[in-house]
Amino acid sequence: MKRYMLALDQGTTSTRALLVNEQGCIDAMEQQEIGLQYPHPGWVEGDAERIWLSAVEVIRDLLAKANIGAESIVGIGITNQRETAVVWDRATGAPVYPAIVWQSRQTTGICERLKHEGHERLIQRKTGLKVDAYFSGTKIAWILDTVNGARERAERGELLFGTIDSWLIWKLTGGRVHVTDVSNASRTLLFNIYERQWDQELLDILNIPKSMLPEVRSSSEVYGDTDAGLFGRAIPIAGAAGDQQAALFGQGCYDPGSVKNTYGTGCFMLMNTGTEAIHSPSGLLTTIAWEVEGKVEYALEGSVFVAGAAIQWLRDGLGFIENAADSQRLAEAAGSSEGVYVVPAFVGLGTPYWNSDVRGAVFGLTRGSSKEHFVRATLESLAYQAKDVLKAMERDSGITLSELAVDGGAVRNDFLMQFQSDMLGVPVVRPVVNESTALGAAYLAGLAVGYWDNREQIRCLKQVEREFQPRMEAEERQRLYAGWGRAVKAAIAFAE
Ligand SMILES: Nc1ncnc2c1ncn2[C@@H]1O[C@H](COP(=O)(O)OP(=O)(O)O)[C@@H](O)[C@H]1O
Ligand SMILES: O=P(O)(O)OC[C@H](O)CO
Repeated sequence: MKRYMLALDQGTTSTRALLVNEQGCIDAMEQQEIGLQYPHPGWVEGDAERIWLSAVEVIRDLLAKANIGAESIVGIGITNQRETAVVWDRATGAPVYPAIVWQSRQTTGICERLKHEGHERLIQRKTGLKVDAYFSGTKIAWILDTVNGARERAERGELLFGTIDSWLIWKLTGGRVHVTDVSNASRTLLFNIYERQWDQELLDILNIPKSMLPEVRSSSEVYGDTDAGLFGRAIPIAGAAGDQQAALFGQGCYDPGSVKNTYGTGCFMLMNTGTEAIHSPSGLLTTIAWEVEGKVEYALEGSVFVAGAAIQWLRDGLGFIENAADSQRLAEAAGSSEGVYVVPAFVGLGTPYWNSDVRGAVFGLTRGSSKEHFVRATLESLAYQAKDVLKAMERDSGITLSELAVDGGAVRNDFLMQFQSDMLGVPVVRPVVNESTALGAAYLAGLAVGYWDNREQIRCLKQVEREFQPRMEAEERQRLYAGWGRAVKAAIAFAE
């Protein structure tokens, strides 16, 4: 009987289950799209129950598709959209409010208060994060403040909080196990990344009862078994990590200085900094990469809130393309963006600007500007945002990038990858298996159950599909990038 690791990848726009074999190849995959709600400008919410049901359904569908039973699964590795906050009733399992998605801005007011009260430096020093609505802490506080009776129920120990990993593990184990891993905990604004524990001072500042929080565990260990009724037989849940950290692991970025960039809903560039947590003066985040075999390793991260989401907007909001893949054809047909810049700051800007107030903007339109120019400029904005992040990363780490490992849904776009290489002036390396996030989750869980022996063995599994070499003249690169700089500056000025 062939035996697999199962990766469960719960992303912002979809839930996927994948069968990963010993060679690090994906033998089968099932996916379900997840809808989001935008109840007010800048707010982004999801249905936590729907997320849970999608997870069960994709696993069941995957087993059926591969015509195997749960006994063929050695273990499950979970990876997830990070920061998204779910608060639920410990007794009934019912969420008290929709999942507040990482992109959502409804807690900007709480963040302003924290800054006004002078907590910014303390929070940054302990958590490595910025005071921004992006992270879970203010989302939990907002739910407790907003939902009728929630604070009293939380104080009585009746409510639990979890990021999506924690929510899914709790549901998969039939409510028996309430845990999260260090990489997810490090995105909450409540976790001291140096002492590796929930921080009482931060909990007091945000007025969040500690009893709501999950136990923090390593990224690679058996947390518990799935409820036997779910898949016909109990399966060990053997690893968990936030999706960006999992992608770093899946790309084999184990050496300090190695970098990957994931182009999904947002765009997240992480550099492994080994056992050293590097503080960033340039607006990067210091975060926990993972804890494996008793060792915690750190990463520097640049977070871009809107990347592939801008392509979805071209499709669903503007109707300029029928599907995401179309964007490549239109961008190539345009030949150049002809001076058009799209700044997709729909929910503010993350690294390195950290500005919640700025909103999307378009510059440089002429009577001759067409849909093709618009689409091309939107794709180019992903590459410009990645360059903003990389510049900050090179400054803070003192390391000059020699190549960029990429993954995520939007890297299928050859135009984008070529433009990215042109903009950075380094090769962009696309792996054969683009699902680095899922691979990372499978590898973390697989190490815990002995499916793989060590990281060296895993690193050897990676294969390159294509390298994009820079072709653009330096002068042209500088001219285009300078235009982007002016566009962002003007968008920020408009919001002031
Ligand atoms: N060919 C393409 N060109 C540009 N963007 C694409 C392409 N294919 C997918 N995308 C974008 O990639 C995103 C999906 O990537 P994925 O890694 O699945 O995201 P997530 O994990 O955030 O849900 C979507 O936002 C979609 O618009
Ligand atoms: O859903 P993704 O892949 O865009 O990832 C979301 C991030 O984890 C948010 O921090």
